[in-house]
Amino acid sequence: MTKRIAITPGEPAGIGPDLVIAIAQQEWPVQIVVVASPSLLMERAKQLCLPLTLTKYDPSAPAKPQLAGTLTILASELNVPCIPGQLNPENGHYVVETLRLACDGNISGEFDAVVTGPVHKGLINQAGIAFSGHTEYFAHQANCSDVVMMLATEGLRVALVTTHIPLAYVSKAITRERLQKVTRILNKDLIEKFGIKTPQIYVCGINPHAGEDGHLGREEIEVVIPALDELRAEGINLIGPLPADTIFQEKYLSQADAILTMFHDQGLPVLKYKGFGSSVNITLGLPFIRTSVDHGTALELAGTMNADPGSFYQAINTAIDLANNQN
Ligand SMILES: NC(=O)C1=CN([C@@H]2O[C@H](COP(=O)(O)OP(=O)(O)OC[C@H]3O[C@@H](n4cnc5c(N)ncnc54)[C@H](O)[C@@H]3O)[C@@H](O)[C@H]2O)C=CC1
Ligand SMILES: NCC(=O)COP(=O)(O)O
Repeated sequence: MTKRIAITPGEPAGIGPDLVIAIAQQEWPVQIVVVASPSLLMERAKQLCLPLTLTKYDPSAPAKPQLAGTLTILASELNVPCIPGQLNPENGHYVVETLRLACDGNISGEFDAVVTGPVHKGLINQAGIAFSGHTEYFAHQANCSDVVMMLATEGLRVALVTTHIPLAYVSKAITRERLQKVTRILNKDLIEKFGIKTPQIYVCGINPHAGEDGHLGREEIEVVIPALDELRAEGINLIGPLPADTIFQEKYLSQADAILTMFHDQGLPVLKYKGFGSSVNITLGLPFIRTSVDHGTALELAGTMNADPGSFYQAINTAIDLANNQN
């Protein structure tokens, strides 16, 4: 049966709409349902001089592969007209509404996955909606207390114990319970979603030199090592904690199915240095498939034809693979 993938372009003033129009120039083996403002997409396509035909989404019609130059549209209207590159907090509610529609359709089983374009987290907060990221938003909507952010590029998967929180809160947020929940979700999804029989997970320390035996921080001794030992007793294959500054070398990477990092800017700069533009962000532990781009809104590139759609292709292709693997 043909799969149906929901796509949210994200911030209307950013490059999300451009990326959606770029990927619509080819045919797809799945139905692509874009949750967005039709006028936004048509205006941006005109600006980019790219052909685009929108067909209204009909949930009762069987899903059909998407033809080149077309998109299926689940309409959600902007609050105010959008000027590429210019943020307008009045459209914050529009952005979150597109996420809600896509999320609901995934929870109900109407869609087989959701692929998200970049949102501007600050703008959504300016609009009066507390929002730290799609990962946390979808977890909340799906009633999931624990999900895991993992980014992947050729030869490297990086998962995070904590996501969008200030650095000052990181140490307290890494409890034995959180670390164990994240590791179990990562291990389970590497097996079930990625077909790795016995995943080998390499784990970073929190402190420089993984704490240097307690001389540079005690979190490894008090939290990380006991948590990992208990997980090993459950049969999870873990190496570490290793110092984060030396873990990303071929000797370890060639053996690792994923590197578990403790906070956002411990793991993601390395991942993006290796594969910015061709990486995918995957939320593990949700009751549905969600993938995303590895970059942000790049406001200055909106409407210019200079946005690289590489990561967006990667996100859609990964979502299709994961949806097909579910059968
Ligand atoms: N998945 C999401 O929703 C994400 C959203 N963001 C949001 O994006 C906003 C801007 O964040 P920044 O840190 O400036 O990151 P950014 O990724 O938007 O831009 C960083 C640099 O990379 C370039 N760039 C980004 N994507 C590109 C593409 N596809 N093709 C060519 N060049 C590209 C930009 O022009 C800029 O020079 C923030 O509000 C942040 O919250 C950031 C990361 C992920
Ligand atoms: N740096 C990754 C990022 O910010 C993406 O977060 P999310 O919006 O996918 O939760």
